[in-house]
Amino acid sequence: MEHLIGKANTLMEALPYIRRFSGKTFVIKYGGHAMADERLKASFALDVIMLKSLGINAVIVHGGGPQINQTLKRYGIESEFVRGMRVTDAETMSVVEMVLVGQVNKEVVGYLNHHGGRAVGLSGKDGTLLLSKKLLLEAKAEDGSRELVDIGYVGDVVKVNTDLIRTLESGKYLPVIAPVGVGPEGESYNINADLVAGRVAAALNAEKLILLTDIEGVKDKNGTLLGSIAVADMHRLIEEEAITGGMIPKVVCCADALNEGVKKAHIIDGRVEHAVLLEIFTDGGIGTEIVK
Ligand SMILES: Nc1ncnc2c1ncn2[C@@H]1O[C@H](COP(=O)(O)OP(=O)(O)O)[C@@H](O)[C@H]1O
Ligand SMILES: CC(=O)N[C@@H](CCC(=O)OP(=O)(O)O)C(=O)O
Repeated sequence: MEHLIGKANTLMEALPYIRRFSGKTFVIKYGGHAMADERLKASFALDVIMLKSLGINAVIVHGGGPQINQTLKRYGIESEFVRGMRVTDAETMSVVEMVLVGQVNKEVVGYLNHHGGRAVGLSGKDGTLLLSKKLLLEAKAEDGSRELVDIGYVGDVVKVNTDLIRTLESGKYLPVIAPVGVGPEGESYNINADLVAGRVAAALNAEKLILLTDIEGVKDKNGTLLGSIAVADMHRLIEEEAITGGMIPKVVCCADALNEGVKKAHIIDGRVEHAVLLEIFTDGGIGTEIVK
């Protein structure tokens, strides 16, 4: 914690934030890269438990892209991405569900509880938490026109069962959500975890959406970190291909969440110890804020 104490406000200075945020909901997307080592896992767990103890309703949505890659590789299954989304056939879908729900979700719940939390792991199928539908991805065709691309069992969230989340919260439990959705026929969908976090934040009318990733924040073409980006500039940065790959769903879901009433959206570096507390309890925060 020395690292944090050096940079953060004293407890007295943090009091206004604590008063402002107590009782509010923060949705935190915990990316697969931010789970890189034991030190980071412990620091994340302590941050989240601290938020809960201050009366903040933290809801965790985790990723697990690198963990899925590892398992697919072991099985000799190739995988490709379009605009940051994994093309998911039936075989890939079963590996995705096994890794996200069976492995990563239980691991995250395990270390949150080991550090004193009351985490409960859920996939989008539990209590139909994430009712979903197939996502058709808008992408640029070779001739420059826009086309809708079918990338298999990749979904978008249609409805979030907020009652289930509120019920857990009222019992002081901490929901930890794996980004696997369920369709009307009971079929599974692989959903980008940033997208799930944005939809969950909007459904809960959250105060903050925080995406933890593996880079300092959003950068421009020269590699300069942008402290904030307006939604209009974000579209330009995507057009100019300054924002590419996995950063596209992040910025887009932040913008969508803001449009749907979430108060603030941040993309921060999950490789930094206590990144969550640094964002919330320091005046300037860290990383990139997406603003309307
Ligand atoms: N403009 C940009 N600023 C920062 N990172 C970017 C940008 N455009 C693309 N990226 C890439 O997006 C990556 C983060 O997306 P991704 O790997 O999907 O993260 P996560 O696993 O945390 O969801 C960064 O590591 C970086 O390589
Ligand atoms: C459709 C899609 O791309 N789903 C993601 C789900 C996991 C995820 O989003 O994990 P990170 O946040 O760690 O990248 C995937 O298959 O990798």
